[in-house]
Amino acid sequence: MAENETAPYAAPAPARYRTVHLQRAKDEGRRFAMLTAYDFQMAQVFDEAGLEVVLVGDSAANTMMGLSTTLPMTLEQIAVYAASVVRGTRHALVLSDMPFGTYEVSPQQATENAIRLVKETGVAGVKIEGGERFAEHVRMLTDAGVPVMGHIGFTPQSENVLGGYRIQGREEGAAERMIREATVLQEAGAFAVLMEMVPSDIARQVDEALRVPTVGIGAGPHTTGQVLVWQDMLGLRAGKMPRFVKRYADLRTVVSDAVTEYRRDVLEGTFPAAEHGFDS
Ligand SMILES: Nc1nc(=O)c2c([nH]1)NC[C@@H]1CN(c3ccc(C(=O)N[C@@H](CCC(=O)O)C(=O)O)cc3)CN21
Ligand SMILES: CC(C)C(=O)C(=O)O
Ligand SMILES: [Mg+2]
Repeated sequence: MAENETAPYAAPAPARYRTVHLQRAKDEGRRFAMLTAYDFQMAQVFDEAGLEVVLVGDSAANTMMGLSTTLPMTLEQIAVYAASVVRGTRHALVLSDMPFGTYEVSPQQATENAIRLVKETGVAGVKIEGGERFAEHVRMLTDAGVPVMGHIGFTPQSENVLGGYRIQGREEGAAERMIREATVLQEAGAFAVLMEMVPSDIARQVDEALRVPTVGIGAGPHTTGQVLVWQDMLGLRAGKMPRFVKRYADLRTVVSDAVTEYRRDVLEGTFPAAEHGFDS
């Protein structure tokens, strides 16, 4: 598609996406796309591709640090990733996850740490895992000037309570509970609510019940926005992928083949060639 030519479902890109643009998308029946990013250059690529929202996810614990859960990630660690991503973007809205242990204890703890993230990294808002039990946190954060995205359904920071990585909302009355959790977040000031591994029909009901936009991952096609972890959707991650992932590229093979070729050239002496060197 030619530059400046926009798809019929897209709105003209603003100088910099803000939460109001996501609200406008929902109000006008448009969708938006979000990916995680953790570093300067990937963020730059996503931004230049027109991605509306970049999330500095605590999934960095898995994808960048090789940890098996997100629980060990600290505020200082996510701040390094977040500052890098902000430096790589000009148009996207950049949000950061609040890591496990940086917000749960009190609205004050949440607000102090979120303000640190905003001041030290330049992110435009934060995401916290949990529903109505964090309503007061969301209220204080929003009042302090930090936009909050809620996150319900499967919340990986609570995996030890939830009993593993699994779909949420299969129990009796789950739809009503999910709608209540999301509505309480909205009324507390959340600008959006993310749903992870929620049955599609429940996610649709939640999106319809809310005024604010929803974002899905493993939540079906009826949310306002969609998010994936970039290493999953670009095929960099090894091993079995969650059901909700669609692979748009095979970067693992692309990189592996290039490194194999580079190594062979070096070992055979065909790289570096004359043109890669300098004359005296
Ligand atoms: N690389 C990566 N991708 C993610 O999507 C992701 C992270 N890391 N880290 C943080 C959370 C954890 N998430 C995950 C991780 C694994 C499953 C998973 O294994 N799902 C299986 C089982 C589902 C079930 O049994 O109900 C699936 O097939 O979807 C789901 C969500 C999503 N987030
Ligand atoms: C999977 C998304 C929603 C997330 O929270 C993360 O990447 O940490
Ligand atoms: Mg996360």
